[in-house]
This record gives sequence, structure tokens and C-alpha cells, in this order.
Amino acid sequence: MDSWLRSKRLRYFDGCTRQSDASKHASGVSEVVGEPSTKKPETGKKESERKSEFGQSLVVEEKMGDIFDAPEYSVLIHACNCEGFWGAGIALAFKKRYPKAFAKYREHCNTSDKAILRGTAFLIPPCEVKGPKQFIGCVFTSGSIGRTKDSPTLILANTGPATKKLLKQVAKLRKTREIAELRMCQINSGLFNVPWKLTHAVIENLRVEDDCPSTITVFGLR
Ligand SMILES: Nc1ncnc2c1ncn2[C@@H]1O[C@H](COP(=O)(O)OP(=O)(O)OC[C@H]2O[C@H](OP(=O)(O)O)[C@H](O)[C@@H]2O)[C@@H](O)[C@H]1O
Repeated sequence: MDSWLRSKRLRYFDGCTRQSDASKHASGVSEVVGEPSTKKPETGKKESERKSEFGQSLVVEEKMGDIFDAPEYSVLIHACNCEGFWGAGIALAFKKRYPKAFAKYREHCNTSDKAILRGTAFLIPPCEVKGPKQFIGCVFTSGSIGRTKDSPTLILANTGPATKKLLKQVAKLRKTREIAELRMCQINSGLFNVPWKLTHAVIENLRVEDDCPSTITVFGLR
């Protein structure tokens, strides 16, 4: 693809920072993200080379394995609805492992304006009395669940802004807390029914501010 056109498209993604933007432009997103990324992973580049006056590109590293098998004080990221349910899939596994974090997530949903939750993020500090101490990173990629979940187009439009906001929250946290790893599951690819390669393309095309983590490791079971 013509590099100028490609850079315009990437800028379009990064520009969707509010739900209203995401909704407004959602119809154009599937065309962009439906195209498999031709961009080579930039893992070979030095961090300084990936940085520019516009921030840095995000590197997505993929590994096979269990997201929960992480060192303590890692950030574990998963996709959430805005209704306050972790009722199935990996969310249910989070709820069982981290019930107090679930209570914080539910309270956040219940006390927030649902109209603006989509495309945002919520970082929950370790709060369990028992079990491993982990930060839980919630990215709100769909308003609801089941048959009323958002369309794949809208979920993808929410994913970029939500991930960027989470990384910004991690950047702030890193100033005062030690963080071991940043782990994400293959968000949106199960119950939200969005092929992982489309979400992957959105995330790896993000540009983040220089103080944000520059690498996300995605753990998949297949
Ligand atoms: N231990 C593990 N380590 C690594 N990867 C693991 C894993 N266990 C499962 N996976 C994979 O993790 C991906 C996500 O798959 P999921 O279907 O769960 O999540 P999603 O992001 O599509 O959808 C979110 C909504 O699902 C929920 O349920 P409710 O809507 O509440 O009913 C929420 O509340 C949200 O709303 C799939 O690739 C799984 O193979």
C-alpha cells in the first residue's frame, strides 16, 4: 500500500479517542482493519528508533501460554463490557481469581455514565487478600454482551482508544509502582466474536506517548 495512504489511515485510528468519534467513523473501520497488516513487527528496532515527535509505535509480541501464569505485580489485560458483568469466558476466570477486583470493576460500571465508558479503560490495583497480587487492566471494547454486544466494527473502533488509555494509566502508575509484565489475552476473539488478527492489527498500529510502555505481550492458548 502507498505509504502516504497508510500513514493517513494509521492517523485516523489514533484519532479515534472518544466514543463519539469511534461511533461516527465506525462504518469506515472494518475496511481499514479488515486488511491484514503488512507492517513488519518493529521488535528489531531500538527503542530510540521507534520514538519520534509523534510518540512511539507499539510492539505486539505474541506467545503461547496462560495469561494468569504471570509474575506478581504484572498487568493482566482483558476486554470488558460496560454492564458490570464478568460472566463468561476469560472474564469469568478473572472473576473467580480476583473477586475483589471484579467488585471494583462492577462499581466502576455502576457509577459511570455508560454512554462514555466504551473506548475507555480501568486499571485496578492488586486488592485480593489471598492469591497472586496482579493489576487488572480492563479495556471497555463493547457496551454490552451476548446478542446486544456491539458490532465487530464498533468493538474494533473502541479497542484502539481503550488500549491507549490503559497504557497511559500504566505510564502514570509506573512512576510510583514497580510493574513486572504487561500481558494481554487475545481480546475480543472469543465471546465478542472478532477475529484476533483484526484486533491485532488495531493494536500494533497504535502510536503511544513516549512515557507509555512500548510493548504488549499477548498470551494465547492457540
Ligand atoms: N488463561 C488464558 N490465557 C490466555 N488466553 C486465554 C485464557 N483463557 C481464555 N483465553 C482466551 O482469551 C480470549 C478472549 O476470549 P473471551 O471469549 O473470554 O473474551 P472476549 O474478549 O472475546 O469477550 C469479552 C467478553 O466476554 C466476557 O463474558 P460476558 O460477556 O460477561 O458473558 C466478558 O465479560 C466480556 O464481556 C480467547 O482467545 C480465549 O481463548
